Amino acid sequence: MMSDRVRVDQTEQWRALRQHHRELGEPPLRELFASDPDRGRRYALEVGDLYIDYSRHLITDETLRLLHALAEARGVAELRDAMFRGEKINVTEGRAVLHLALRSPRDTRIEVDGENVVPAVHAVLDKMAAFAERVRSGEWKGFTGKPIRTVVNIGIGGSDLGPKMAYEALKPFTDRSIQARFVSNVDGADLHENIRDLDPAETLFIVSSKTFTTVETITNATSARRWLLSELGDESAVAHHFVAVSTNAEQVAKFGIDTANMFEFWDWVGGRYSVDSAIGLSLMIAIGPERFREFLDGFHLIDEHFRTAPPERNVPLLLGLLGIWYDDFHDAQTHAVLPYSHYLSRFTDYLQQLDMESNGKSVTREGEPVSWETGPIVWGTPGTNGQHAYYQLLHQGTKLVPADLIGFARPVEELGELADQHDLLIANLFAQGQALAFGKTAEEVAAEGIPAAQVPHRTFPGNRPTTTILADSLTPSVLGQLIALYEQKVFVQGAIWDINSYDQWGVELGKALAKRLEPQLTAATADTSDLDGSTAALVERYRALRGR
Ligand SMILES: O=P(O)(O)OC[C@H]1O[C@H](O)[C@H](O)[C@@H](O)[C@@H]1O
Repeated sequence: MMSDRVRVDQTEQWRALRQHHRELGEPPLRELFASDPDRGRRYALEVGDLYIDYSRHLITDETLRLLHALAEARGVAELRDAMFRGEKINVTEGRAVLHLALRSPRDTRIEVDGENVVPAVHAVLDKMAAFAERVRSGEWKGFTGKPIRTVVNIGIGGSDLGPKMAYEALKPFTDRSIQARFVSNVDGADLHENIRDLDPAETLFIVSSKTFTTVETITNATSARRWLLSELGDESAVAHHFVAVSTNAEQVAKFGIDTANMFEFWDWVGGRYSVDSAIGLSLMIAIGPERFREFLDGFHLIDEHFRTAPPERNVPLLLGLLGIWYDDFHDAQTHAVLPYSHYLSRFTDYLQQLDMESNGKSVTREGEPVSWETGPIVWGTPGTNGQHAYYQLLHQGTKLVPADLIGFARPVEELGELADQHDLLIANLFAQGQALAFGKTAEEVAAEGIPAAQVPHRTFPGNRPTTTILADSLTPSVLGQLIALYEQKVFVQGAIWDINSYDQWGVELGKALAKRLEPQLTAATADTSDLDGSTAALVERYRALRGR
């Protein structure tokens, strides 16, 4: 599948990048811009509604040439094509990776084991649309005959973060008469705070779980059902107030949800890639089927771009390569995503799972330890808030933190007069990119009459790389484009690092240990002699605090 099996850090392309990094160091962005006045326009790309400025990176044409040579040598395009063909590139689980089929037009053909999966995708989308319309119109009634006013999605990880993020992002497109809420944490406080003011007769629970075995989700769903029954008092109420989204019909039935009210997806959709599957049902109810289709079309636009655009204009490829440049050659440990949009307040949380669960790996696809850096720590919160908190470190700290700055030209219409604040928001976005890149020299500081003793403290070294992503407005399609851009970026990086981006075995150990520990917390007599000293002491302290 890959063009060669040589370890990536042993390839001539990797060595050439090392050498290039040694020679280039951290080229001063001030000089790069001075010597190429056109750089700001030359190092910019457009795809769909997105304008991507990558001119403020510590790169030259030669850097890009070498990075693209690495991608070519590692067979990124071949692996991409294998993914699009439905081959089982998730090698450790023997699965295809086909979230891209979820957003394919009706007439596409994508086969898994000789079967075209696109008709099934559209059958589920149609079923979701019919259901969403019934809920939105009030035709779907609760047990006592009232229409639904609140939809509560119960899920965690990929069955929570996507719809929660997208619901926040697309709030202006939602039917404000129906609210969506999201419950994920096994801490009972999450469910409590989300249902305490609700009328069960007007509440619909969507139990979302790919496996339908995730302990948090099943626990919360069981508690939600108990609450509903204690209020409505009749077992037959459940069918009016609970639907499921899952790949596991058997477990759904076992839980007591009629599989007629189940919305299906498939094992070739990873949890963190599932917001555009039936996992998006709460979002579809909120924004309506047409807007949801626009959302999917946004993803599809990027998929097609990724599949067909030449390397030098291929945005996900470029973003993936830039990440590798910092991660592996500049020793950057983290990557900040800083959206200048309050509606994207959950976007970085979402990307944390997408990126860190995909590429937080340290063995290759063949199971050999890597000797290069893989996925970065992804973090960030919306601007301008972060500016008054941690940007200090971005500007003057000792760490290199490459960042994405994301903004939209047009404020949402319903802001009315508040839209006047938008220029100030965007001025901040642009200013931060400027300050991070070009800094402020000691001479410039001194020239302002700053006392000499303060000059070093008030100097900004600059040369902190950023990508700026600008779009007209945050529509469903634009959100889909943004998500797909990061999905495919993550793919590119996984392909180059030679890791499997589509499994997540690293989450299993903690789950298994928690299952074993729970009974030891409750029974004072439970034997703790099998535990390590630290855990045993914590368990004892906990029991004492709980009077057990
Ligand atoms: O959808 P579920 O099967 O309930 O899984 C929910 C989440 O939990 C797992 O532990 C994985 O780490 C995630 O990738 C997944 O999205």
